[in-house]
Amino acid sequence: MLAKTGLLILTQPISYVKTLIPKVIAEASVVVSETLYVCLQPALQSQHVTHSSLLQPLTLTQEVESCLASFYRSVSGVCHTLDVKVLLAHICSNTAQYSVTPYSLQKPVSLLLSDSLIVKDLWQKNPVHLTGALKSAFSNLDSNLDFHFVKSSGDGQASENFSETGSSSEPVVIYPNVVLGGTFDRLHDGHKLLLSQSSLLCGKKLTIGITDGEVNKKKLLWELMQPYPLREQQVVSFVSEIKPTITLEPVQIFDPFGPTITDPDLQCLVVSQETSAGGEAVNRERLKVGFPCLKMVAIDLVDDACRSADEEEKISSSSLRKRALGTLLHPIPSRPNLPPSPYIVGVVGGIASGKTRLCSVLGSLGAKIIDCDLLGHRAYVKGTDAHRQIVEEFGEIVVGEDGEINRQKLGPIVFSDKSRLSKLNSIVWPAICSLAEKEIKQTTSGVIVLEAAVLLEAGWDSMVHEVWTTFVTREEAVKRIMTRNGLSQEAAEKRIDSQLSNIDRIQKCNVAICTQWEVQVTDKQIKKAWALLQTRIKSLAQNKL
Ligand SMILES: CC(=O)SCCNC(=O)CCNC(=O)[C@H](O)C(C)(C)COP(=O)(O)OP(=O)(O)OC[C@H]1O[C@@H](n2cnc3c(N)ncnc32)[C@H](O)[C@@H]1OP(=O)(O)O
Repeated sequence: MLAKTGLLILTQPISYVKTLIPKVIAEASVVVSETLYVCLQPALQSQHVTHSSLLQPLTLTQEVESCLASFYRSVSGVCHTLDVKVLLAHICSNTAQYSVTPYSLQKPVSLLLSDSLIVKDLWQKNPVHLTGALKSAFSNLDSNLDFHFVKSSGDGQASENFSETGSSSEPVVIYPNVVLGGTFDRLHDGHKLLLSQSSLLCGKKLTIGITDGEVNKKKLLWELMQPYPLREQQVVSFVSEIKPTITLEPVQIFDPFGPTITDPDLQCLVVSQETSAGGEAVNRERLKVGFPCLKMVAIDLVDDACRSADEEEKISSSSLRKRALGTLLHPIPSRPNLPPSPYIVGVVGGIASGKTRLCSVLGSLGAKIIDCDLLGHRAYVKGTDAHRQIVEEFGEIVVGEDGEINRQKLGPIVFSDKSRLSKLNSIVWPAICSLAEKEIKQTTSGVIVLEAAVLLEAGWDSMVHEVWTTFVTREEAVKRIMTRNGLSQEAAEKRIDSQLSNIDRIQKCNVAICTQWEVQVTDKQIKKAWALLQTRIKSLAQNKL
């Protein structure tokens, strides 16, 4: 029994559940493959369960907060692929005022999981009746709902010593207006904990600042960051599922402060340990304009159990972006004009971004490389039509003593004037294209790599199945061009500016390889990209794409 989505109702005392979370997630991940909604219902343990009492309120205590944190901390170590969402709308400071608000679950739930013998018994006696009752509390339950009894939490016998006592059972203060901020790129368990904790503390309106623009460009591999609308949609969709009872206000922010220094009605700011200094700066700014200080709540960071030696200890979007290098960033377009074999990969990249390294490693892995730069040399040798047109357009000044086009003379002319560059392109690209097509026709199987720096600008993407790009930061490219080509900084920047920007190129490419670091790091990305490519080619052959 493997369900895509499960709803787990845990009925043991919270202090006991907390000790079992890794085991419970491990058990759930055997029967649920994608999404696991978790609903904490300790009240079901002690009282007689009827269908109308299936969603009971739970008082928000420190114990509950820490249990919530344990869920998100445990997931990455146990099963990082499982999307866990702990439901929070029934957790409140005053349970007497609670009225049932059903959860609108976005994924259809096909498996109910519980540690309760009572729920198990209700299921065995009349599953249709129980499903009907659950539907008043949770939308989107599959009509073929199945049941799994969670053994790892032991159904109460071992939990007798775990009644909620002491200071951790004190209720936690809830604030009407809570605010938090972040980049929220590739929503991970650290984000989910921050958003969940903020939602728990929020009684009415949750303001979520989501960074965009220049402030994001300071981040590692910012070019791979998800676009703002997607990041906002992921945040809103997560919070509205776990706590549908609060109003959400996502705000696009272009500095670290956002609405915290313009909205006097905010009361509580939730930060991660890393950003607590930023929280103090917020309060200094609020005092300057006469706003009351925000109560600051700092959340511990979530460790990344999947990290490699060179990655940060905490789960971070930067590590996730680094892991995205070499993987498929954008789906492969359909190319009915191309036969499935040979499979053609276009390689593009800004000047000095490491295309040559990428192609030489791909060559060593078995790809046939067609270097369009070399074809370009052949396209305008003396006697060709392109040679004649270039001389007509640019004059004898670009012709060397041997009668060939002198690239060192032609380069500075075209790279400092876009209209002249496009004139050259209009002469040379058709000639290179027909030479490339001839080379492609000579191969009938395997992988062909068409290395063409400006393939996208030339509109040659229809000639290839997918496009890969290399990239480095602008500063690194300038440094490399100055060293490699002996050009001044100004000339180097002109060459960079005559091409697409990294971000434009990455958005149009299927795979990105960053050659910023040591060669071993580049090679690792290329080998990963090659292995994933083989899988895609296999699926294409089996008509699965
Ligand atoms: C569609 C394609 O990608 S075909 C392959 C690219 N070739 C062309 O577009 C043909 C036109 N270009 C040329 O003839 C030559 O590049 C010249 C004459 C302009 C300059 O020659 P050179 O001084 O020898 O420089 P070189 O050819 O090494 O190019 C330097 C950089 O300019 C870039 N470049 C080349 N052609 C172009 C172009 N048409 N537009 C913008 N940038 C270009 C490349 O990124 C290259 O970087 P790289 O060496 O890291 O790959």
